[in-house]
Amino acid sequence: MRKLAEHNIPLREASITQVHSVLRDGNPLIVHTSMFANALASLANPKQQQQWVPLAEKNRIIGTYAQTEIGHGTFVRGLETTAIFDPETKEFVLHSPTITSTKWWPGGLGKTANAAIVMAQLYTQGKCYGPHPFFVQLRDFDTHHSLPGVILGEIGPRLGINSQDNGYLRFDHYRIPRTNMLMRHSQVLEDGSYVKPIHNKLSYGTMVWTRVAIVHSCSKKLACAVTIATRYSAVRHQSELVPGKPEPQILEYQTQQYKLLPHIASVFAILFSASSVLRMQRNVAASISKGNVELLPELHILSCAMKALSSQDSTQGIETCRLACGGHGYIASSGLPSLYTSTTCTITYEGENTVLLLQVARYLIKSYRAGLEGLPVLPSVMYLTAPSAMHQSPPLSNQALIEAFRISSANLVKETESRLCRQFNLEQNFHYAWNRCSVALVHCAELHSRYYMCEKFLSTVESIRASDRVRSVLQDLCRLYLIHHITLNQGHFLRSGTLSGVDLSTLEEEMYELLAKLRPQAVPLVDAFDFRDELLGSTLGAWDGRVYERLYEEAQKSPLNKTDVSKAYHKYLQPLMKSNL
Ligand SMILES: CCCCCCCCCCCCCCCCCC(=O)SCCNC(=O)CCNC(=O)[C@H](O)C(C)(C)COP(=O)(O)OP(=O)(O)OC[C@H]1O[C@@H](n2cnc3c(N)ncnc32)[C@H](O)[C@@H]1OP(=O)(O)O
Ligand SMILES: Cc1cc2nc3c(=O)[nH]c(=O)nc-3n(C[C@H](O)[C@H](O)[C@H](O)COP(=O)(O)OP(=O)(O)OC[C@H]3O[C@@H](n4cnc5c(N)ncnc54)[C@H](O)[C@@H]3O)c2cc1C
Repeated sequence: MRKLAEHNIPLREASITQVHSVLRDGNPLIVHTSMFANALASLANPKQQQQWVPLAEKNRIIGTYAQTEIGHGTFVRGLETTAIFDPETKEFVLHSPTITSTKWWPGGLGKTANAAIVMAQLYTQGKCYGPHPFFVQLRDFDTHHSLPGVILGEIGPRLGINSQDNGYLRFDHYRIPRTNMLMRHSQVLEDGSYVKPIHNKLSYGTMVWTRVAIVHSCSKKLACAVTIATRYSAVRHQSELVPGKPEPQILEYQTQQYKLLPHIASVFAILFSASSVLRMQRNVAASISKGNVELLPELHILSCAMKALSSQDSTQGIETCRLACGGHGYIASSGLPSLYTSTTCTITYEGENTVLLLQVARYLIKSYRAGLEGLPVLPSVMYLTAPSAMHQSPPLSNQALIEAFRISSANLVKETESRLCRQFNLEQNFHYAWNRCSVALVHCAELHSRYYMCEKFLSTVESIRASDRVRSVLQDLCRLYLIHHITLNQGHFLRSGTLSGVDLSTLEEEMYELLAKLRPQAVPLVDAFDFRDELLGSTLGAWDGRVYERLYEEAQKSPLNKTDVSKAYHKYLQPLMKSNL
C-alpha cells in the first residue's frame, strides 16, 4: 500500500497482481483494492464518490463486496437480505431474515474490512425492485469494533487463500441513511419513489469489471507456473533417452514438451483476449457515461466467456505444470501448490463457470434466431448465420483453421438450437427444454469462446511489427495453440465436415514438429515474462537454476528440523515403542 501511495496510483487502478505478489496464499485487501474500489467508481454518484473515495484511498475505509449469501451465490435475484426504505426517518433498514440470508464468503469481511458494498433486495413504497448496492459501515472507524446491529465473523479454513479472511455477515434491523444507496444508476428519492436505471443490469457492473480483471490475473498465474516448470525441466536430468548416453534434460522428452509448450502458448492466448475485452470494457464504460448501453450485453457475454475459459485453462495448465515437475512439484516451496489453490477458485468465484457459459449459450441461441429472422445482431455473433462455406484460404493455413473453428461453432449452435426446438415440442415448456439441452449448450459456449480466443491470438500475433524474429516465434506458438485445440476438439470438426480424418492426422504430425521446433525457445519465452525470483517464490523456478541447493536450503527451514529429536518422540513414539503393542 505504501508503494501504491509513493507512485501516486489511485486505488482502483492499482495493479492487483503486484498486491497479489505480497501474500501468495491470499490477500485480505484484494477485494478492497479491486471490487470495492470499482463499485465506488462505477456505481456511486459523484457526490458519494467525493465522500468515500478519498477515505478509501487513504485506507481509512477498508471495504469489501458482500453479495453472496449461504443460500445463494449464483442466483443473484434470489438474495434474501432486505433493504427496506423507511420514509419517516429517510433511512434504509438492512435485515437478514433467515439463516440462508447470511452473507458468506466476501474477501476481507471477517476481520479486515470496516465497510462493505452490500447487495440487498430494495423495497420502497411496498414494492421490491430487486438487488441493489448499498455502502454500509460495519465497524467503528477508530476502534474497529463491529457496530450494533452488525454480526460479523470469519468462515474458517479453505482449500487455499488462507491468509485472506473470508467472512460472514448478518444484519439485525440495521439502519443506514438513504444516501448510502449507491445512486449513480438508480435512486430512491426522499419521498420513497424509485428512479430506475437506463439498463436494469447496471447494478451488476462490478461483477463484469472483476470478470475482466480475472482474465488478466489468470494469464499471470499461468505464466508463473510455466516459468517454474520450464526452467525446472531445463535443469532436471532424468532417465536415458538413448541407452547408454548421459541423462538428458527432461525438456528433451517430447511428452514433456507437449505438457509445457501448449500452456506457454495459452498464456499469450489469454493475455491477448484479456486486452481485447479490456478495450471493449473501456469503450462501454465511456458510452454508459453518455447514456448509451447498446454494447453492454456484448461486454457481459464476452467477459463471461473469457472468464470461464481463462480460469479453466489456467487451472488445468498449472496442475499440468505441477505434475510435470514430478515429486518436487508437490512440495510447497516449488510455488506450484499455492498457484493452483489460488487459481482454481477463479472457476467458482465471480460467477461459477457452467453458469457463465450458460449465459453465453443463451446469447448464442438468441442471436442465431435473430439472425435467421433478419434482425440485427452484434458483431461477435454475426458469423452464426453468415454463409457457412469455407473461403478461399489455402488448405490448413491459419486462416483456414480459424474458419474451421467458426463454421464448427456455427454448426454446433445450429444443431443445438434444433434440438432445443424438438425438446420444446415435446415438453411444451422452454425452461425444461433448455435444461434438457444444457450440456450441449455449454459445449456451444465453449467452442464459441475458444474460437474467439484463437482468433484474437492470431490477429494479435499477425499485427506485431516491432520484430520479425519475435513475430516468427509467436507465430509458431500460435500455430501450436490452434492445432492443439483442434486435436482436443476433433469431434466438432469432423461433425461439421470442416476437417477430414486425413487433415487431422496431417495437423497432428505438424504439432509434433512444432514441439521440436519450439523446444529451444521454451526457456527464452518464459524468461521473457520477466518475473523476479521474489515474485515467483519457487525453489524450482528461480532464474539461476540452483534447484537442488534451494530445495535443500528450504528444507532446513522446516520447524521439525529445529531439534534432532522432536517432542513427538518423547510424547508419543517412545511410549509406543515401549508399550509392546
Ligand atoms: C495487468 C493488470 C492485471 C490486473 C489483475 C487484476 C486481478 C484482479 C483479480 C480480482 C480478484 C478479486 C477477487 C474476487 C473474489 C470473488 C468475488 C465474488 O465472487 S463476488 C460475487 C460474484 N457473484 C456472481 O458472479 C454471481 C453470478 N450470477 C450472476 O451474475 C447472475 O445471477 C446471472 C448473470 C447468472 C443471471 O442474472 P439474472 O439477473 O438472473 O439474469 P437472467 O439470467 O435472467 O438474464 C436476463 C438478461 O440479463 C442479461 N444480463 C445478465 N447479467 C448482465 C450483466 N452483468 N450485464 C448486462 N446484461 C446482463 C442476460 O444476458 C439476459 O439478457 P437477455 O437474454 O434477456 O437479453
Ligand atoms: C474463494 C472465494 C472467494 C469469494 N469471494 C467472494 C466475495 O468477495 N464476495 C462475494 O459476494 N462472494 C464471494 N464468493 C462467492 C462466489 O461468488 C460464489 O461461490 C459463486 O458465485 C458460486 O455460487 P455458489 O457458491 O452459490 O454455487 P452454486 O450456484 O450453488 O453452484 C453449485 C453447482 O450448481 C450449479 N448451478 C447453479 N445454478 C445453475 C444453473 N442455473 N444452471 C446449471 N447449473 C447451475 C453450478 O454449476 C455448480 O455446479 C467467493 C467464493 C470463493 C470460493
